[in-house]
Amino acid sequence: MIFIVTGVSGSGKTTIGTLLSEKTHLPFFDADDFHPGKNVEKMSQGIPLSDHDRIPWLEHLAEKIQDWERGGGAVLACSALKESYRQILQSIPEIYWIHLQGERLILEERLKKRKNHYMPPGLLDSQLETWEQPAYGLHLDINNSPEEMAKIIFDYMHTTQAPSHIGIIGMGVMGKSLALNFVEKGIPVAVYNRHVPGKEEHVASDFASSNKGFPLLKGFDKLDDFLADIKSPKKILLMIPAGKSIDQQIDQLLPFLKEGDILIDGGNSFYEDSNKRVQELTEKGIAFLPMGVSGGEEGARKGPSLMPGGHQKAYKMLHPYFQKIAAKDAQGKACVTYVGPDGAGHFVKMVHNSIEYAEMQVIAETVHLLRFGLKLSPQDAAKVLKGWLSSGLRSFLLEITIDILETKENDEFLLDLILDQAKQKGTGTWSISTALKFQIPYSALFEAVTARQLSANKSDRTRFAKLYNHRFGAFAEDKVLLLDHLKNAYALSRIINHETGFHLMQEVSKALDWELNFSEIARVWTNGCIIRSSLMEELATLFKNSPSIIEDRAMMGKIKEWKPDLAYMVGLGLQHDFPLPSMSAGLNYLLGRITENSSANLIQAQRDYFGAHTYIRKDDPQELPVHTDWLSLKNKSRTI
Ligand SMILES: NC(=O)C1=CN([C@@H]2O[C@H](COP(=O)(O)OP(=O)(O)OC[C@H]3O[C@@H](n4cnc5c(N)ncnc54)[C@H](OP(=O)(O)O)[C@@H]3O)[C@@H](O)[C@H]2O)C=CC1
Ligand SMILES: O=C(CO)[C@H](O)[C@H](O)COP(=O)(O)O
Repeated sequence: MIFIVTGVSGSGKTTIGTLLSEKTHLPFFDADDFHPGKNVEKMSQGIPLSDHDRIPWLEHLAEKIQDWERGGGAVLACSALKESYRQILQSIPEIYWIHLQGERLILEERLKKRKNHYMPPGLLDSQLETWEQPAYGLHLDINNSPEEMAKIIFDYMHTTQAPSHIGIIGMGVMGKSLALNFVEKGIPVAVYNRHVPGKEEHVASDFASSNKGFPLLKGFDKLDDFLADIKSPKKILLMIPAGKSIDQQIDQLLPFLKEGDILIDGGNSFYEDSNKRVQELTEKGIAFLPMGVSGGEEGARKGPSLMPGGHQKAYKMLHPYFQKIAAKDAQGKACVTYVGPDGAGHFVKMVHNSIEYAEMQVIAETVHLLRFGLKLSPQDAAKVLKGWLSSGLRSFLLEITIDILETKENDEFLLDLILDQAKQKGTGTWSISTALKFQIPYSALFEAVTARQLSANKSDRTRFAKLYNHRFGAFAEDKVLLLDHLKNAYALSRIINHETGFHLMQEVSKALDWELNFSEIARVWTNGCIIRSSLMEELATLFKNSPSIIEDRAMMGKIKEWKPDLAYMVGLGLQHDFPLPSMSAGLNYLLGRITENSSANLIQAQRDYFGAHTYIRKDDPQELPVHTDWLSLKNKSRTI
């Protein structure tokens, strides 16, 4: 969206332009700042500029306008006195022309008060003579106050039906926050929510009316009005639950869409569903972008991590918008990258969530050990975690855990008032089924999902706890030493969780030919998302040089150093009746990955014994499957 505020010197272009820029959150530019030196010199000497002077400057501005439009828009203050000048500036189809007009006397008074400006008041007459009254745009009397003029401009925009650049369907937690994020970055957005009589009525229009401070936001209660407001090619972001609702919503939209329109599914859809949708919609000429979005409500509002995949050409069109709303990494680069074809964006988000599950579970196990093994109060446990935060273990999930441990309600810790039944929406389970499908070990992350399932049956747990007289045992060991072991155990569990998730992505990427870029994936996860951490920052660099976490030299050093701590804490915790599903599974996974001579030879022998499933001999260079008649060989062995 481009606004050009025109008018002669002293009409208040900068004041109105700056105010518009503040209200729309679009950047402000003053055309005078783009004059070449020779023009500035002429004007300072009181010599009026000729068309010969102005045309290259206007042509340069016209190119800039195209760049700004691609980047989401801008407000430009430019005298644009003649129609021919304005025609040069009209380098894109839609421009909001705001023409400021006032009496000569007022203009002269204003110019006299100006300091540090190279335009002497004597040039006013020449400007007024040159001014050609445009027959379009909004003409504003400069006698109005700037605030009044801004209001008139926004009313005008709504009545002239300025098209929105993006449409968002689903005004739940994420849809609302993303909509405000877009408009705050100067991108006009139309929002829509389904109508459920008596239950969900006027959700989108109420949301827009309750956010009057964002003039680029428009709410619609009818799907056709909403769609009519979005400029072509239409870019529509779905922020609704995964599954059937996505297919139903797409079916409702299809009759209104044209070839080249773009649909983005920003929810947590299963990537195999997204694979199919990309194919089906491509056949219909609609570009489909399955996009992982992470960061929760706050991330969506202030800067999420975005993982789009699917139609790459459509992604390129959306990149300037995504770049504006995404979180920024430590180098200031937006946390968004084109992940890969088909449902790759949703696949990567699914793995993100399974790492999220495991990270949450490991923290929960750690806090349990701190509180009931080491007998620390929630505040003291929080103090320990704060120390870890500042000594190399920074992570968003650890930060919020500290806040949770410090939160009281009427003298009671809120945490202790929360029922211990963890819910889940599906991404964890889908990760497990994917790992099983591709035969990739996923134990620590699998256990995080199982732990939530175990937690669900509170009544059984309560009964069985009584039957078994279960209680946590307190640790008798030295607290300082235990805290050291526990910190290292936690640090290693984190590494294992990430190794597991990235390993799955590496194997699936190979199998599906997706060519995922792991350094980029880690980079877009360094900010905005739930699993952002100092470790993720290390991984963004690590994957530039190492094929995997487990083979990286620096990581190997840490893994070797902290392995005894994890083994010690898991052993101690289990002996004292603490369930530690993710920590212990993580350790087992690690040991399984680094064991050369595993016990799997016995499994093969058993399979062959009872089912003639065959096995491969170590001493056969050709590795051919063989079967043994175990009983007859055993009987023969006896006689030897
Ligand atoms: N919350 C989070 O932290 C994150 C969520 N996500 C994902 O984003 C998506 C949206 O999540 P969130 O905003 O939290 O969910 P909410 O439950 O807050 O909102 C869901 C929205 O979808 C609408 N909706 C529900 N069913 C349908 C349907 N059948 N057809 C059309 N619209 C429907 C709801 O409308 P109504 O008000 O009428 O019910 C509501 O506007 C989900 O896929 C979620 O997994 C992704 C990242 C983080
Ligand atoms: O996608 C998210 C964050 O990135 C969701 O907030 C998170 O996955 C919640 O999932 P669940 O309800 O299964 O715990």
